[in-house]
Amino acid sequence: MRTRHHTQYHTPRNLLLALVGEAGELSELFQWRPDSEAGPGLPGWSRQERTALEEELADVLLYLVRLSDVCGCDLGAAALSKLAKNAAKYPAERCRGSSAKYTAYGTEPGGGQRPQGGEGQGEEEGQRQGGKGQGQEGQRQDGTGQGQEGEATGAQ
Ligand SMILES: Nc1ccn([C@H]2C[C@H](O)[C@@H](COP(=O)(O)OP(=O)(O)OP(=O)(O)O)O2)c(=O)n1
Repeated sequence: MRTRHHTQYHTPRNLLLALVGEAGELSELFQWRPDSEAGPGLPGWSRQERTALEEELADVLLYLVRLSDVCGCDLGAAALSKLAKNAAKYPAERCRGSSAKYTAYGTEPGGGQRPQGGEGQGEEEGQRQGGKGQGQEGQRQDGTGQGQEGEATGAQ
């Protein structure tokens, strides 16, 4: 990288855009495929397609690591910290088998200040958020704030 004098272009913004671009290239490998080829193990993918996948995954990883580096983040520490947070937000005994957002369990950071609601209300929320469309929307909305918090932690 240094020998290619590429570091001069490696600003946080450029690296973020490069990362998103490579994530797009990764997505293209899955785009329009039938469901039968989109499951674990990637049934039906050729050797050549698997190699292309590995290359795109590597590109995403390399830009992510580089972005983290130029931002002064300790990505390894941030990932470990996030794993610990995830474990607290998603206690296995409560969320096993469910894809509901953590807000459905009242385990959000800060001691669960958000009211869980009365009997049945929490369940209703969990069902809504665990549902396909609404659950994804919930993840986008809540994930934004949470992601920022995670990054701030990682940068310490
Ligand atoms: N200024 C640059 C240019 C490239 N790379 C590295 C990081 C990626 O791993 C890879 C990306 O190279 P390309 O932009 O050529 O993208 P692809 O490898 O995906 O090629 P293509 O877009 O033809 O599929 O090279 C880099 O660190 N800094």
